[in-house]
Amino acid sequence: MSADDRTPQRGSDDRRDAKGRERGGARARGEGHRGSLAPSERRKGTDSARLVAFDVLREVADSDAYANLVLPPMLRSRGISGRDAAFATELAYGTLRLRGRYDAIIGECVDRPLDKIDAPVLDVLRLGAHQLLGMRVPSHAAVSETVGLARDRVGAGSAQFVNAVLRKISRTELEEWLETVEAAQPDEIAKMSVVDSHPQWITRALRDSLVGSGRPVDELASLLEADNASPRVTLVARPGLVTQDELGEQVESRPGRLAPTAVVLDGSDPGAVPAVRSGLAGVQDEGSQLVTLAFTQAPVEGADARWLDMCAGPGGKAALLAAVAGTRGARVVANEVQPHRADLVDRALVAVPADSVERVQVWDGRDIGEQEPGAYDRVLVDAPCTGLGALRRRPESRWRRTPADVKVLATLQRELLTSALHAVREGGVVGYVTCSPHLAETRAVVSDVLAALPEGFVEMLDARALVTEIAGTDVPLAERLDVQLWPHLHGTDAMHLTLLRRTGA
Ligand SMILES: C[S@@+](CC[C@H](N)C(=O)[O-])C[C@H]1O[C@@H](n2cnc3c(N)ncnc32)[C@H](O)[C@@H]1O
Repeated sequence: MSADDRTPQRGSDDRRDAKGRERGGARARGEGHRGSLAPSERRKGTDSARLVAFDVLREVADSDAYANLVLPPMLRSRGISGRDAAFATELAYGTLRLRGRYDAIIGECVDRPLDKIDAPVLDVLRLGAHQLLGMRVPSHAAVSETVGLARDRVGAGSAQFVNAVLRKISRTELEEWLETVEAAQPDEIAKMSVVDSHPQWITRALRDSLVGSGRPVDELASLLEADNASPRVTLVARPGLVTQDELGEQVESRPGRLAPTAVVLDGSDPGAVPAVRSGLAGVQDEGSQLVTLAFTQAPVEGADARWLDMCAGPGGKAALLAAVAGTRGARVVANEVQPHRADLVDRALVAVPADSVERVQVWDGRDIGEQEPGAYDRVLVDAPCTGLGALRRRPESRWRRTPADVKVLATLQRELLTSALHAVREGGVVGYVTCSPHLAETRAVVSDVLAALPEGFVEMLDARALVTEIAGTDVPLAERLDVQLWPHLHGTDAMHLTLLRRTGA
């Protein structure tokens, strides 16, 4: 029997036994407790990694928490590290991402609607389903450990129910389950949504965006799959502060494929990289780096000294902008409407040259066009958006977002872009960026804003040519002036970039 046959594919290590259980850890910490079970049924405490994953799911459900914000401190405070931390992370994030798929499968195994199952019990079932169908934890370990988790966290009565459902799930392979739940759906979008675990409205929106940006519709399945894979952590080597090569030497990594500033980690902890700790580098998606660099290279007419980052929090792009500005004698005003996010911008700017930052300010970006008309040579609008282009990074967000969000955000986006086009001077450039490919947040915003402005006020620049030039390679992009990146195609978040030059007074 190979190691892979015996142990979970991911998250296993020499402290996990043949059942995929942690050896001794939970017991040593006194977690878990015995109930009034027969000695043969008594367990010795639930695996701490599974407890963490369950607690993260509950925080996400009960407190609207973000999994990527609650998990790391929970791991730290419980002293879980290394492969146990990796196991807990994959279990929590994978379960959250694939919730739609697992709910459909669980639905086939129970005799009541899922909303009649207590929410914590349903979360236990989802965790069990992910171990069985998504992590290759051996069935007996996945079932017995998850039943133990149920006993610890939701009570012995529910544990029996969990046991029965998980045993049912474990008798069938994933492929067969997917055929079953797919067959129960009425149309193609519903089928793809259940198999690749997206809400139907998002699947539909992604299909429309793909087709709208010149990609074939049959790429949709690959895009949905890419949303379900954990992305590698990418660092940005901030120009003038550290080079891509210098950063690469500090950590097991490879250079990014598209942005000359990007370094892709092999799995190491970014917090342990010296340049990240000192602020010379940061964690940033490669697509974010690419669109920010393209914005800084867009040709302005005349002076190029004063740049505005209108929506700067938490400061990833502001730090990259300020680093580039430092190499060109320009200065950045970093604006953010939320004071606590402006504090994060301050922190992100810790290592950039002091004279490349004019100030960090807390203003509503919608007012800047009127308050400071024509005051900037470049304005970046990295607009608040649904984040549908970064679903792989935010495991729970697809279940939280609603179509109503799109409407509200698109109105705000139009107002921010309009303000930016008034804040930039004639001959200056505005970059409109979203980490959503939704057409209502990208092209529709730009066309509505342009339609409301006097003719000749703005011209669209060739963002595609700039992105291709910066990447130094043929980037697959639609033959359009704006740019839409895709996780399945470029390995980046689905960032959108439109570049506009103000041509009218
Ligand atoms: C997509 S995030 C920006 C990310 C940031 N540029 C970075 O790279 O780290 C959008 C930001 O816009 C801010 N925001 C929302 N409404 C705003 C407004 N009316 N004026 C200025 N900022 C706003 C949000 O608080 C959020 O921090």
